[in-house]
Amino acid sequence: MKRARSVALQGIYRINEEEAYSNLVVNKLLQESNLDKRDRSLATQLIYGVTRWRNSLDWVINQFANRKVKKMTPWVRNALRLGVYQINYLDRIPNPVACNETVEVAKAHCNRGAIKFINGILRNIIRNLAEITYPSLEEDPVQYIRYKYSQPQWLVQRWRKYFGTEKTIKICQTLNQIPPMIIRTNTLKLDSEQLISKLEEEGISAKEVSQVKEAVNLLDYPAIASIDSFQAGNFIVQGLSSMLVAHLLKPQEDDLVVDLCSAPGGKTTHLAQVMENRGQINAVELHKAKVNLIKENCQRLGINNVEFYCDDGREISFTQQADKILVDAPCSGLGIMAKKPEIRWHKKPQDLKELQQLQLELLNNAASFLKPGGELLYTVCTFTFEETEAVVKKFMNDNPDFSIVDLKSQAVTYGLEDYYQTGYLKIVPDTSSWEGFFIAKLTKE
Ligand SMILES: C[S@@+](CC[C@H](N)C(=O)[O-])C[C@H]1O[C@@H](n2cnc3c(N)ncnc32)[C@H](O)[C@@H]1O
Repeated sequence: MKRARSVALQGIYRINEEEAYSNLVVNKLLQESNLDKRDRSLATQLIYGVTRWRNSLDWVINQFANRKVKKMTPWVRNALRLGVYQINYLDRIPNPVACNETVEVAKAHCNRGAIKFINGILRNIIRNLAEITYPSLEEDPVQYIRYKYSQPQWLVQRWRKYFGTEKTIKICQTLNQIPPMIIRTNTLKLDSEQLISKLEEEGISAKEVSQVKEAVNLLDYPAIASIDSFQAGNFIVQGLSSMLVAHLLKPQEDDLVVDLCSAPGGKTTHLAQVMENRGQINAVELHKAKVNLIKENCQRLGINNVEFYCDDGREISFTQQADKILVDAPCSGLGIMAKKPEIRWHKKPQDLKELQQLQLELLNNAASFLKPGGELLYTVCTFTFEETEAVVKKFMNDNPDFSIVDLKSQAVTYGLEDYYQTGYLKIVPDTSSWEGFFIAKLTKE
């Protein structure tokens, strides 16, 4: 178990101090560390848990330390976060064990004085657990939500402005839940029922998801890449909201489709499934290494109607006009914070304007090679006004030959009526099954 905490401390340090991505850090550290199943699971839980609850942990530490978390050296503050997370959130770990083991792994990174400091604060917190208080909801709702639900102040302020206090708390609660592991069946090979049987034969329990027919929920599973069915191309990991995209764009079997922001290919491969591996998809991606991820996914899933383009979606042009275009643009990603908890700490309010500019440039370029009568789907896995409605409004102003295709009936089909807004779908993550997402469908007259 000591090695699990040592791996976790390194992961937490990289995410908090070097702005690394949680999923990449976890994958890399687990690959390098050779931990057994129990330790892998503990290290993963510690890394995601500390990342998710960072503000709440810092709030507690600040009540007991004579120096603010911000002023501590990076290894000290992250070791303290690791210790307090186990004490406050993991009932199965006895508090003295949480303290001793954290101090032990911190020794690799901290001097004797710092170790004494960490040990003293953790013991003090354990002795005074009942004394921990949070700001008052009535007197200062922003600070209460910020520290109780571990979100940055700017997000709490903006969510309260748009949604009010009650809904903001619901959003925070949803985004702090551990998300279910949802996979998409490769319907070119089998259906969900057959996939579930195959997984059961491999000792993995899984169940159907009522909202989307190809979605399956893995209940108890090892590392995804080690599952035989994964290697055989029977499924790909994909969230439920992302699965709406191919169904809403609905390409025909002989269509020419352009996916302008394709990597790692989750939606490209779904479009290929809907097209029965026929027609043609031009998959565009800016980064070369990421183009390889799309290729690997297509190969594994047995998809061969995709042409790959390593290019800038703001500039690329095609001689043949497309029937359908998907612009699944880079975005703030706030809707998928449950899966990637570090997003809340890494994204800043000033990023939104820049992202909006990029999203508009991608859409404007897409407009130039869409057939008259063709359809363009704009999607982002976030729910900020700047990246959703504002982008569509600005785009429509600049492109008067485009109109919105109403998604009301699709909203009803998927039980998403509450998230239907004047033509498009804006899924605010206030329930656990759908990630936060925005989808608008536009057509060229
Ligand atoms: C939201 S992700 C796409 C996810 C993908 N559609 C899927 O379902 O797997 C956005 C992608 O756009 C890429 N990207 C960023 N800027 C781009 C640009 N100017 N042109 C093309 N791709 C870009 C990013 O590298 C990233 O892979």
